[in-house]
Amino acid sequence: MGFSYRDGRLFAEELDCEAIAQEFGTPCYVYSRAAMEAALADYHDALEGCEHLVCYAVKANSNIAVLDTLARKGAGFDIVSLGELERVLAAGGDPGKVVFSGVVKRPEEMRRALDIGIRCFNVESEAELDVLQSVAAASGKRAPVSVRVNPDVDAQTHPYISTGLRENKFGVATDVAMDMLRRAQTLSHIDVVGLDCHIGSQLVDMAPLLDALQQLLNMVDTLEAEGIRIHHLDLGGGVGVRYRDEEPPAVADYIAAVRQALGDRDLCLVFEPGRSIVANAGVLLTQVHYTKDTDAHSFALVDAAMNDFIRPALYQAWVDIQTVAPCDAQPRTWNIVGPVCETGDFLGKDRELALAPGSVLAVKGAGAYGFVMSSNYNTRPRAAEVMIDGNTSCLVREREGIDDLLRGERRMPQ
Ligand SMILES: Cc1ncc(COP(=O)(O)O)c(C=O)c1O
Ligand SMILES: N[C@@H](CCCC[NH3+])C(=O)O
Repeated sequence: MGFSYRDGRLFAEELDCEAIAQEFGTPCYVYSRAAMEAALADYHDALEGCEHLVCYAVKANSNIAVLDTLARKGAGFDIVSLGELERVLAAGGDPGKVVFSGVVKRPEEMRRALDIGIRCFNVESEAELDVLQSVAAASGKRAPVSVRVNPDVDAQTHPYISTGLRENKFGVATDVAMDMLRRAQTLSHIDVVGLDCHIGSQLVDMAPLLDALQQLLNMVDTLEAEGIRIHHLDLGGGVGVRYRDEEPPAVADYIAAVRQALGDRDLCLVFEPGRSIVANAGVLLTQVHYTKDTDAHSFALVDAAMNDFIRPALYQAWVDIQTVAPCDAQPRTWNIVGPVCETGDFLGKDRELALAPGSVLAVKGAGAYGFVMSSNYNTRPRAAEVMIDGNTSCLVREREGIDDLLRGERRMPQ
């Protein structure tokens, strides 16, 4: 849903992507509103009849139009910074549906989150719990708390985005979490409400997720026996997506397995999906400016670079790249590279494509961890973002200009 080919031309919902590129310029991120709504609905549908909250992980794509789209469909939000919190509020999100993750929450971030009344702080260390208690006491508020458990399971994903192993910085070991919860129960300005874990992103195997869940359920049962009632279980991010030939579990299957494991326990289920909501609801459009043949490779030199989309350079991630319209040229094998002065600046290697200077390419699966990870490296302006709804397009973030690039800098006075 969202992006489809008609007679060899790529459409974003009802609009032709080549025309979108002409209107808004390249590089340009294009999002399908219907595709992200449908992906969120997969979670809501699978959770029907069970108390739940789907907190979209803002870090995956934090454009206000994206947050607004999801908030209107009942999403809550998983945030990791004050900036993300302010984005949620600017987008009209409900603070009562916000969970706050992250290993370094600063006191001022806690204070603001307490003031507006977020749903829960996912506390990741004993030291953080103590700071939260004192910030809450000073504000005359009680902080709702969940402890993030590090279950030491191998999520079988890229090591940079695996978060539930003992050696990772995230959460606390199960025994530490138990002690923290017992202590939290005695603190004057803390309310224990949940347990959470997030073992990593782009998960294509359900087994580690269910392994972690079982550990959480064992903890819930032990705590219950001690008179400490856990109200919600937050299982962190969502399932992985298909970029090439991966076979991630369907959302419905994953949630059915979770519900089965839950049995008749009276727990609210919270999920924090990011990638599976927005990855395939977005593409990055880029234009070929030049082609160049060397002894080793044929290069298609495009106007998007690692500063616009860093996943290939950072994780050696493979993403599909296609032309948005037929081209008369003979298909050849191309390395698709950008203008940044690094050999690591590539979007894709060894791609069989019929293209020529002027061709517009679509980098697929770019809706998640795309624009949000972009930078101004090489003093390049960040790309425009466009949201499509049926046959309507809306520029939801302007392309940066030279003023944006120089903002806040100054020369020393002598
Ligand atoms: C705490 C937390 N929750 C949720 C997510 C979203 O994960 P995903 O995009 O894989 O659904 C992340 C990112 O991995 C995360 O760090
Ligand atoms: N940025 C990563 C995902 C990070 C998940 C954050 N916990 C990616 O593009 O795959």
